[in-house]
Amino acid sequence: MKRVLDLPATMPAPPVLILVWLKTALAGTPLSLVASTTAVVIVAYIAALSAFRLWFHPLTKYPGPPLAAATTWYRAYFDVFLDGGWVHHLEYLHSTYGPIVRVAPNELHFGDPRAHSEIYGMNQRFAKEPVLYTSFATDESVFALFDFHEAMQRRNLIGPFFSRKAILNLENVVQSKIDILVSRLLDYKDKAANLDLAYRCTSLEIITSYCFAQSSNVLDADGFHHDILDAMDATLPMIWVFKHFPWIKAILLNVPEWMASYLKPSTVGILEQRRQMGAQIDQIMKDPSSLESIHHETIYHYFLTPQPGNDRLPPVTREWLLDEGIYMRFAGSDTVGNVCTVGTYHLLSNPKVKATLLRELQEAWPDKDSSMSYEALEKLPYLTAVIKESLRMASGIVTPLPRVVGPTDVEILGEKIPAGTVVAMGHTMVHRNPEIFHDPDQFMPERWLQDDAQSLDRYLVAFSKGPRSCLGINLAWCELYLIFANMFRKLDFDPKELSIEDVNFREYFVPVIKGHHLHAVVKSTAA
Ligand code: HEM
Repeated sequence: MKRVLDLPATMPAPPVLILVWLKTALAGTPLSLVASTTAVVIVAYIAALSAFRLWFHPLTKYPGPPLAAATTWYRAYFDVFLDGGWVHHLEYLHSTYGPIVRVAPNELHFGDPRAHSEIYGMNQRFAKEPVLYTSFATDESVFALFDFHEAMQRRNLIGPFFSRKAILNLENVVQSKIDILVSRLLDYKDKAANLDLAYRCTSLEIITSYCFAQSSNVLDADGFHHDILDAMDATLPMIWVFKHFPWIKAILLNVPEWMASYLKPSTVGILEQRRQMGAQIDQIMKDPSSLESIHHETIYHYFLTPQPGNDRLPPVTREWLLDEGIYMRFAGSDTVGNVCTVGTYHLLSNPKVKATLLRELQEAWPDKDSSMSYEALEKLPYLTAVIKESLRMASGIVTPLPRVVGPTDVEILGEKIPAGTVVAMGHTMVHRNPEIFHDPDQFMPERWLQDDAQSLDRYLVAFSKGPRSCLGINLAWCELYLIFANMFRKLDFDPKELSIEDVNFREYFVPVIKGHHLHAVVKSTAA
């Protein structure tokens, strides 16, 4: 993996300088002199590095805040200290500095939607940027593999498990969890249900069942408050801590579990998830024939069954399966849950849109007690438009996905970008661009039904694009169709009060809605 271009080869890192200094100075020199001289060396090093980054770095010609060009602490301030505030700041940066902004010493962020396909398109083979992708503590998962070719091998291995054919085979798994959601929500006739948590519980339960043929029992939790969701909420902000302070990650992941839970109590839930998943993996690795007794296929069937063309893959390890499992749970739960919350909020805020959706559903599905297949729902144009508009407003993953340009220089927006540069473009910059999506703040499914609507599809980037785009996209679409259709065909919602706060998010790779959640009193639809 080519290292990110940053330090000039002639500039050794500060620990090396300090060691050299100590070696020569320690012999008989007073400690105070060693300390003060060391401090001077460090300050001089930082000053020299900043000067290099500001005036001599290959990205010097690109505009941006000088502090961002000098140090990654600029970004850290928004990630860690403003608690997931980077994406909100990007809009300001692009309005101030234009379509290409230098957002870190070695990173450019793009604000013009045309750049998206140039960075993430089918023909690009850029590696994922290691600093971010090692911050999830799932280093062995397909998601965290930086190397393009290694990731492609892994995707080939589990791709068939998420193919459209496989999803259609297991559609009943998805539907059965949505049936539970609908019946649980009908308990909320007199009090308001937390729909944000309800959706997250549903998508978590679906992914747990689909991938591992197990239940997380989250849909049974009182008020949809479950320890696993609390653990996920507590873990997500750690991405930024791990990214900017990797030594904290090294400590927490390498000390015994009891100490990690003492140092950071919020890790308890995640450690518990790893334990549960580990027990299933141990059982399967000890006795692979136990897979035969599982009532439907799981990811383990695909990992443990040799596939043609994948004989060069390293042997399957416990750590690999564990990282993959933990990541799948994150990837498959909050992403879908959040799109459902955002879509529901906007439907409830726009009675005309909701009425149009209900009319279409009633016509296509006159007897709501009968079953309705995913394939039939896909043919409904207004429902499809509602889902696309929900994906646009929610944006899927909101943190810009960083890639390392290489192996040669490339052109993006007509500019020659040197190999080794980190480049990214956040989905919100595409989805909120007024030249593509007029009145971007308005929830308008109709925009997806106009004559030129097909040209909009390429700007719907919630699942990203190209070879490293979402591996679970078929499952996600299936869930979204079944959830929106069942919820709005079978249930009526009285939200009492709606506030934009219900969908305001902080950004921890995925959007997380903090504070007040979307609530509604729920009853059955009349017919
Ligand atoms: C609305 C729902 C979803 C959205 C918006 C979404 C979005 C995305 C995006 C934008 C990426 C690219 C991440 C990156 O480049 O770092 C991604 C990757 C991925 N997603 Fe999803 N996702 C969704 C649901 C799911 C589901 C249900 C699964 C099933 C397990 C899943 C599994 C994955 C995996 C394994 C990757 C990594 C692919 C790779 O790195 O090559 N996603 N997703």
